[in-house]
Amino acid sequence: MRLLSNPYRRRWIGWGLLVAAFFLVSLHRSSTAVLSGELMRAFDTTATSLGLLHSSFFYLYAAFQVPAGLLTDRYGARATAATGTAVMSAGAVAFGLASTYSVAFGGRVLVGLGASVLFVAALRFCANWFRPDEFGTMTGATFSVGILGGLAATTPLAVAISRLGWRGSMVGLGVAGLAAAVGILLVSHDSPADAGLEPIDDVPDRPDVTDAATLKRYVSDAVREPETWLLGIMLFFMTGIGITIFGLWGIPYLVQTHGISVTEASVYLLVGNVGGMIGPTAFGWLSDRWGQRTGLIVFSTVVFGLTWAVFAAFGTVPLFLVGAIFLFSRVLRGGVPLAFTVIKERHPEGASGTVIGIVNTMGWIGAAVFPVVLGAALDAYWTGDTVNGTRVYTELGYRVAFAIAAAAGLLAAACAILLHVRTRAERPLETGTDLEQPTD
Ligand SMILES: C[C@H](NC(=O)[C@@H](N)CCCCN)C(=O)O
Repeated sequence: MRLLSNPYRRRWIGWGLLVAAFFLVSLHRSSTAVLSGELMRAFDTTATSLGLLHSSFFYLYAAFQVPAGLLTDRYGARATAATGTAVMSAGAVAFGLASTYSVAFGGRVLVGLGASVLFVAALRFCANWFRPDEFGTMTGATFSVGILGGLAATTPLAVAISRLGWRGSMVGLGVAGLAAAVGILLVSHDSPADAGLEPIDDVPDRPDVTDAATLKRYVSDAVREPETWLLGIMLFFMTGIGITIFGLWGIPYLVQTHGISVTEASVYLLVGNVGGMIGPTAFGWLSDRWGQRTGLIVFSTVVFGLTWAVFAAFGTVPLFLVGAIFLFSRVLRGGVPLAFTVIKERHPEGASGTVIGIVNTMGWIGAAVFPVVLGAALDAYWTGDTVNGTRVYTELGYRVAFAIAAAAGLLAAACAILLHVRTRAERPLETGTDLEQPTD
């Protein structure tokens, strides 16, 4: 019981439940790769209908980031996250029990809708329970849990499917999610005061919820600020390219240019994802210690652009280097999630969810756009070769795709540098505790 009545311990339990739900979001989001064979058999789907089942999640997720932010600021992180987790989990149960493609599709739509609120709600919770100079660390740690969820959608999910079947696994995830929703409702209160607890030292008193008229003003303030667009455009390139290479074209590139198996290729992506888990938390922590946000973002975008420039320049990079580059570049890219910290700190606390949702939308639009752009580049250099009906792309095609990724990194770096210059001019940061803007 003392665990729940001590605000310093309670905040970790509240955050733990929210990120457990966010872990499930990431797992569901990436699950179709492992489920694809089972789904084709169960519903006799074509590649197009399977693709629709997969991509609908991303479109819904992107489209609902702004409503998710508004709901979180208007009704609080607890109510929004508990409802979202319950909807996501009910969708997973419906998906697992579906007897037709339409029911499965409906279930997946619910999963995407419910999932869309959790990242924003988890960060809104952190804004009310953690000090401003802890928020960078919490942003990074929340992001890292997202990567872990993506990892769980690979071998662990495949093992679960082999033991429980795909339907049993989906229903199991749904039941786990429903339990998390109940936990969030009971424990993840909007603020220490909302939970009836003493305030936490140096955590300014926050508004738990914001009225609709004030929120409207916050939205118009945010969209009129150039910094919102700089952060959003940067995330458009970074999230878009990252998801496209690590979620789609990375494996075919390694298989087709190095002649290795899919299983072997997936190890290199796994190594990259381990880096992706370490980087955001480490950079968030450093950022809080050094009182530095935008400089670290610049560093990460430059590393990102250079990484893809190496692949564009050399095409077939030796495998040991591929592993090392994937690992280190993902660690060093860990400054990018600080974009959410920066946007939160530029606006009143009552707008945290809304402004985080606005910039996150642009990141996920990138995730919808870049698979098509890089796919078109590969198709343009395709020479007609196929193996077992699958197109085999040329090394030149991959180099052009990586050159596009490098150019995207360059543009992201330009946004980050501009942001850095503008923010330094308006407000130099001296200490880690001097990061807060006045609250509403
Ligand atoms: C912005 C946030 N993204 C993350 O937290 C990433 N860690 C997820 C990466 C997913 C890759 N499978 C979000 O999910 O909104």
